[in-house]
Amino acid sequence: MAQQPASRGRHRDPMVRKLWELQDKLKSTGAADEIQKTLDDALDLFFKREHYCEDHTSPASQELQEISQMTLTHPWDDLHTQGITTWNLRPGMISGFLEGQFLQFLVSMSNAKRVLELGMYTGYSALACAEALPDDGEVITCEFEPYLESLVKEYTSKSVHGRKISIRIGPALDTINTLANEKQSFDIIFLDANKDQYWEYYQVIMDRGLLAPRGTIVVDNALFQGQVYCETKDKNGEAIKAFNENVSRDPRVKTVLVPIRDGVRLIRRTEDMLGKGRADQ
Ligand SMILES: C[S@@+](CC[C@H](N)C(=O)[O-])C[C@H]1O[C@@H](n2cnc3c(N)ncnc32)[C@H](O)[C@@H]1O
Repeated sequence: MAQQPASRGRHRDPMVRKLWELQDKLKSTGAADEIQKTLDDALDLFFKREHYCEDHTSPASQELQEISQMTLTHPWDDLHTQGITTWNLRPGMISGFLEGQFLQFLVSMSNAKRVLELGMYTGYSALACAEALPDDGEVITCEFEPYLESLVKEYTSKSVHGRKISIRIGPALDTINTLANEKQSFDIIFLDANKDQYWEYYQVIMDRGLLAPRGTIVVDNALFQGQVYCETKDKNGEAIKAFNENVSRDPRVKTVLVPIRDGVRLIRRTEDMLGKGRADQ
C-alpha cells in the first residue's frame, strides 16, 4: 500500500525533501524502473514509520480532533488578506496529534498543575495539556492575534477541560514579564510562539522565577525544518540555531532534543536532574 502523501507540499524533514527531488529527477531522466522503485520504497519506509507511530498512539479526544479539522479548513488566507490577522497563519502551525499526545504524557508524568504556553494558535496544544491536568490545574496561553481568542473559546468550551484554559492576548514577552511581576510560576512551559524571540523568552523564564522548582521547559521546532543542521537558513532558522547553542552552553540546565515532528527540546534545571551522590553533581 502506498504510504506517501497524495499531495506533497513542503515536508519539514530535509531528507524527505531531498529524496523527493531525486524522485523527480529520476522520473524526468527515465532512469531504470528498478532504481525508481528502490527510491519509492525508501520514501515509503519513512512514511510507514510515521503512520506506525500514529497508529500505536492513543487516540486524541473528539474535541482535539475537531480543532485539527477546523484548523485545516479555516479560511486563513482570506483572514490575512482582509487584515483580520497580522500573521499569515497556516494549518501546518498546529502541533497536532503525535506531539499533542506527547505533551499530555509530559504533563501527566510530571504531575504538573500549572502550564504556561507561548503561542496558542487554534488551541490544540493548550487543550491537550488541559486534558492531562488535574481538576484544579491551569493552562495560561499567550497569543498575539486577537482574532484567535473567540475562535479558541468556541472550540475549547466544548470540552469539560476548557475551563482550565486562560488566554492572554498580546506580545508574549509583555505577558510573561507581567506573570513574573505577579510572582506566578509554572511546572511546564511550552515555547511555541515566534522563533526569533525564543532566547529572550528563555532568559525571562530562567531569570525571573517563571519556572517552578522541578519544572520543565518544552521547546517546539527545535530542528526547524532541518535548518539548524543544513546550510540554507532564514531568520527563524538562524534564531533557533543560536538558541540551541546558547541553551547547550548554559550550565544551569540539562537538556534533551527529541526528533519528534519538527524537534522537541526538553530543558530542566541541572539540580533537578541529578540524584544525590552522583559523580557529575
Ligand atoms: C506555531 S503557532 C502555535 C501552535 C500551537 N501551540 C499548537 O500547538 O497548535 C505560533 C503562534 O504564536 C503566535 N505568535 C507569534 N508571535 C507572537 C508573539 N510575539 N506573542 C504571542 N504570540 C505570538 C502566532 O500568532 C501563532 O498563533
